[in-house]
Amino acid sequence: MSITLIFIWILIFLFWFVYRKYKKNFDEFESYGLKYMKPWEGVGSFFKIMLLKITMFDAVEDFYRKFSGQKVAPALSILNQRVFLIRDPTIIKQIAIKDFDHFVNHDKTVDENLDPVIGKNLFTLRDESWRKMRNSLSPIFTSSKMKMMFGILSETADDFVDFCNEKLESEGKIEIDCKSIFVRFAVDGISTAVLGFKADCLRNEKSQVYEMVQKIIKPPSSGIFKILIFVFAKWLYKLLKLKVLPPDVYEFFKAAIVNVMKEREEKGIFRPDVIELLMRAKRGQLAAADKNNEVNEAELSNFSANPEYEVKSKNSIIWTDDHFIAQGHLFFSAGLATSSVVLETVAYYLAVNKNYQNEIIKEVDAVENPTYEAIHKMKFLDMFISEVLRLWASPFLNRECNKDYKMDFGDGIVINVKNGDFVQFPVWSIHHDEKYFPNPEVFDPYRFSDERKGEILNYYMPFGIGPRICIASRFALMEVKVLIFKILSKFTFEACEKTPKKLKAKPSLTEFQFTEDIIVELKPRDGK
Ligand code: HEM
Repeated sequence: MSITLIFIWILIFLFWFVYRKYKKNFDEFESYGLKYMKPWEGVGSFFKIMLLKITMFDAVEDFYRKFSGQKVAPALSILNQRVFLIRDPTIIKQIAIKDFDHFVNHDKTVDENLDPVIGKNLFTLRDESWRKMRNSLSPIFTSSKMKMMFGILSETADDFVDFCNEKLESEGKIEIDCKSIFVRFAVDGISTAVLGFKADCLRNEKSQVYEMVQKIIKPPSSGIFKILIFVFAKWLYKLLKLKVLPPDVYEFFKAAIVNVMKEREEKGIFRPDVIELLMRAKRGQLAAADKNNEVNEAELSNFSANPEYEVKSKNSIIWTDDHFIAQGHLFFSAGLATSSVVLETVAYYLAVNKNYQNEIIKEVDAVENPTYEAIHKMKFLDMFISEVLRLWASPFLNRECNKDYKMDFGDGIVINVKNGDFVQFPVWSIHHDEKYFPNPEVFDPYRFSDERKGEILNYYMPFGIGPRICIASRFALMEVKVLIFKILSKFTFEACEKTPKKLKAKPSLTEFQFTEDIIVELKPRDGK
């Protein structure tokens, strides 16, 4: 037999062996009587995303619409990974909340063995390690701690208003590129609240914090390449000893958190920020309740803020420097782009909806003393932000099954979800589905009015769902509300020639972007 023939036989055998593995899954999906997505269909979308032809929103929406008759749409990736797109909000709730013990983890991104820092952050941590960390960090984000941090965020918002006044004086008008200016505000906000120092990025784009942040939110193409190697060839990632976090970013967070903690401990310095709370967490002295700062949440309008889930863990965490660096880095990577995009879109919808803006201004003017409570009692502001979060939520959320699970539709179909399978929740598509939100493309904050909001909580998940929900939703909402309050106390948002007529997401491999920059004008209010 010639070498060529042997080679052909080996190839045929390999092909048959691999095909059998795929076929087993096809047969199983068919046995449920469900249509499913074949691996090559997924490859098509993957390449379109990589070639910047479509956005992740488009890809998930196509998948969602294609299987409109089904509660669950199974799919098989090119690597034979089983994925279940859960189209039905009731099943999503069942999986993410009631049966959470089977779906504790986000998908396999970076684990602790591959990258000791990124692998230790709350988002990537898994199983018991995640429980311990979530348990430790949750008290940082309760409303009493938010109230403690309100003062420093409020000062950052005042500084933003001063900056606008300076711009008005020097340039005669305030035309803002919302993306750039709100990213800088969010960096200032997070660095004051988390790291305890003023980064002053509004005025100084060369600030060290801003430079670090650019590396975090806009990873260079080498970073994207590393992530691809990680996803498709972990062995190569290990062999090349790659690290997701660049060394200078690591050193920056080490100096800003670990060294600062040591200094504060030695000198007995107190500042009402996250570093202080992390120090208390390390000492095991971080109580969820805080007698001096109690807040009656029931009196506040905070529709999107997460409910608190009790996450139990057997042991408490033994903190290392890398644990602190990982969380510090995560607060920036998870918190900046998200809250700045919300601010950007809030500014846009205010500028193009003057009637709604006037309603919020009436609420602003009725507040005599802008405390944490007063700002969180502004009902219409809360409804307005909730609607922005509905329209621009993330395309989907992921969970990985960590314990075999029987997904029961209640109509005779029971799907076997196996350890290692993924489930996906198509948040954006549900938020834009006529079935759950009538006239979904219409910007209508009144969906969230007391009379109408009844059912919405069942379909609405801008901050995720279940115990793995965004830990910092209260922080993010406070940041957005306090800035909008301060701006509207002095200025109005006005659409100008450069303001886009419609918002559309732009295909991108890194940060979220709109096809057109959102430019609006801030005009001083009469007599303010
Ligand atoms: C409006 C702004 C924000 C939005 C829309 C948002 C949204 C989300 C979503 C959708 C998730 C995944 C939840 C899930 O899987 O169910 C998440 C997780 C997370 N977010 Fe946010 N987020 C925002 C701001 C922030 C900020 C400011 C921080 C930190 C300061 C933060 C820290 C985190 C962390 C640590 C997780 C991981 C939680 C875990 O796995 O236990 N987020 N966020």
